[in-house]
Amino acid sequence: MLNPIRKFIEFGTHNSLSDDVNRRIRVVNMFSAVGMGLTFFLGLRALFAQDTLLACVLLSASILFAISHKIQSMIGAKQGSIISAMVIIVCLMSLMLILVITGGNAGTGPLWIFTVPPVTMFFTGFRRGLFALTGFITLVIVILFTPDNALLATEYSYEFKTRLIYSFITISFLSAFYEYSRQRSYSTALYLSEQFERQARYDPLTTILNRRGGQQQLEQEISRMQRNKKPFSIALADIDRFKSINDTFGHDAGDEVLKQVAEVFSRRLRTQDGLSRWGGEEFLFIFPETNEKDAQLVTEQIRENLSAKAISVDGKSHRVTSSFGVCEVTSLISLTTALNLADQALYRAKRDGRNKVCAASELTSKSNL
Ligand SMILES: Nc1nc2c(ncn2[C@@H]2O[C@H](COP(=O)(O)OP(=O)(O)OP(=O)(O)O)[C@@H](O)[C@H]2O)c(=O)[nH]1
Repeated sequence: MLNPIRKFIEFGTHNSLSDDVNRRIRVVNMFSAVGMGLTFFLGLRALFAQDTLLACVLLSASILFAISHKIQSMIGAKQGSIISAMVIIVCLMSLMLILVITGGNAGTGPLWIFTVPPVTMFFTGFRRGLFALTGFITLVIVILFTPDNALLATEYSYEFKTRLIYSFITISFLSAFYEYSRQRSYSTALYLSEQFERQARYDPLTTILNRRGGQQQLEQEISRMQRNKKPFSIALADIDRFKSINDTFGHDAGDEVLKQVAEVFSRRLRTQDGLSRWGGEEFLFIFPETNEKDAQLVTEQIRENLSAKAISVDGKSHRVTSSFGVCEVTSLISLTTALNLADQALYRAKRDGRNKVCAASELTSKSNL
């Protein structure tokens, strides 16, 4: 029993859509279901009571509510949910105006207009909602207060009309205030979650990606490689004798060196390349759609750039170098193996005297010497 209801409410929602769009789709679905059911029931009642005009209006509204649900599947969820919401609002407002004009059942029709402010605010947002509600209440005032009740098919007392308007304006303000607060809280929550997400992926010192960010980038690169069947390369870099910089000039100077090294490393990269701080003074490069030979060439240039640059900290100039281990990642080896090979190549570059680039393919050839 619950499953069809859930299916109806979830109809059109999708993981790829934002939470806000999915929520609007659910509310459109829920509202069209409630609107459809209620107007259908009231329409049948009016039909049995032989109030043909009211029955026609209510049953037509019921059909329009049903259509608003279908629009989402016909046009596509995102655009469709907006159009469905518009259909619901126009339908709701028209129905309410007719109920105000005719009086509905025993003159109680106008009481339904209180459903208009929350629905309009939710579907159209704060600004458009205020605009739409102002238009609606203006029409209601014109209908109720046209001299000699010229636009009314029923009679209301003056007190009833004025109280109806006052209470409608009160409910409209409350709904507008609620919608405004909701939108503010939503944007604050969104901003904070983006900030947290950023903090979780970026290294505050160097401002490049941290290990977590680098790992995510690697996973994306693996999926791209599986799609387009082109290998990519990675390079691990480790600053040479970094401990002595810390020991001689202090930890803050070491931090400044790390920042400037990250800057030098980023400068040579193409937009599609990746750079992350893999560990303390260790960096990971990702070169998409690049074989080991080309990655080695780029890494060689990066190595030269760093060794040629004087890194200045507190007025003192430091010559900083780094060693690199490069490895090509293909679908034939796992990422762990590739990282391991890059690490071994880096170790070899260190052993060979530092300030060097060593490729994983050289490991076996060299060890055979
Ligand atoms: N200032 C600073 N130092 C760090 C940071 N992270 C790691 N380190 C230091 O980096 C140094 C790394 O030293 P080692 O791994 O011994 O290697 P090394 O001195 O660079 O020598 P080789 O790698 O063999 O060339 C350690 O002293 C760490 O304390 C950091 O965020 N800031």
